Amino acid sequence: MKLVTAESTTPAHKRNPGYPLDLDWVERVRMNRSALERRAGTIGARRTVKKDHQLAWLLKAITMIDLTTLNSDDTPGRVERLCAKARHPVRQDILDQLGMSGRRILPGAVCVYHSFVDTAVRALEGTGIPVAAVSTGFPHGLAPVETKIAEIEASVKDGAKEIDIVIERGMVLRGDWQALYDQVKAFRKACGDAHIKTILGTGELATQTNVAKASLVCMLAGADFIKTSTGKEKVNANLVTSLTMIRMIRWFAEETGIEIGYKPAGGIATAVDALKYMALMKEELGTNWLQPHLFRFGASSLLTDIERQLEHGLTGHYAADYRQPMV
Ligand SMILES: O=C[C@H](O)COP(=O)(O)O
Repeated sequence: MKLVTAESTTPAHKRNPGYPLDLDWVERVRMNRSALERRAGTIGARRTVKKDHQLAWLLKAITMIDLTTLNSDDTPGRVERLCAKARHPVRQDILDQLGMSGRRILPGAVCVYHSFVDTAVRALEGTGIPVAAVSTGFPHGLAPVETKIAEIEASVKDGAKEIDIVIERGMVLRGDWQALYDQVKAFRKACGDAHIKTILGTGELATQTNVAKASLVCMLAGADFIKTSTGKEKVNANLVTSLTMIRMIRWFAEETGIEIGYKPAGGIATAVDALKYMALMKEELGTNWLQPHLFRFGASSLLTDIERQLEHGLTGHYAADYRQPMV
């Protein structure tokens, strides 16, 4: 399996230019929750990833993690430790045993609050790992629009290459697609060359049809990625919602030829979970989407479990937790 690292990300990928808001298209969108649940229940039941390939898939998963710390007690020291982990996500002895010693395996990005963007940019200098900033009044998204735009601009100025904005869930619940479109379009403009991920807060959108419509409106407004959750909602990423969102990505690609990225986030903490999401992407969108410019996990603890599973796959036993410290 060809591993994609930060050195080779974002190949000749056509960025979403944004499209006019097509309300007829939005109105046509319908999702059937029970059909989605039935389909989601089949993921992982069949062996999409053969046992022999699992370690390669787990290494690949690492290249698609947005290594995240989003705690109210974050400090520059914690962010620096996270960045040190990002520089060396897998212990050297594990890489050696996997025959991967010469390869650079790095996470997709390091994701932090705005206050820590400059710290992370400095700590990651020379690695090519981008810094992602959560923005626009994360996690609720309820600040005045001018404040949100200023926050995006400040993070871009400090060196963030990716901006994870949150949408106002109320716009979706009211069906005010025009307001949602206008706001996301303004955010995209403020991002400039930085890529924009739009967090829907899916656990608060009431129906799968709402999730699907919100996904479409964000993509029409110019989103580079659609992302499920902030990690702070009661219900975060899951396979049913993922199915809804990636089917909208597929539909959008069929209509426009533009490939939008997908980022499930919140509560994805085990290698088994990661493999299920990767299987879902492969089965619904194809292996092309399993690259860091089209797929990310938003996760704070996933890497720890992946490292444990890599070691277990090699040695048959688990390492003590202290051998894989995070931050
Ligand atoms: O966007 C990332 C999430 O906030 C991470 O959530 P987590 O801490 O449940 O992995």
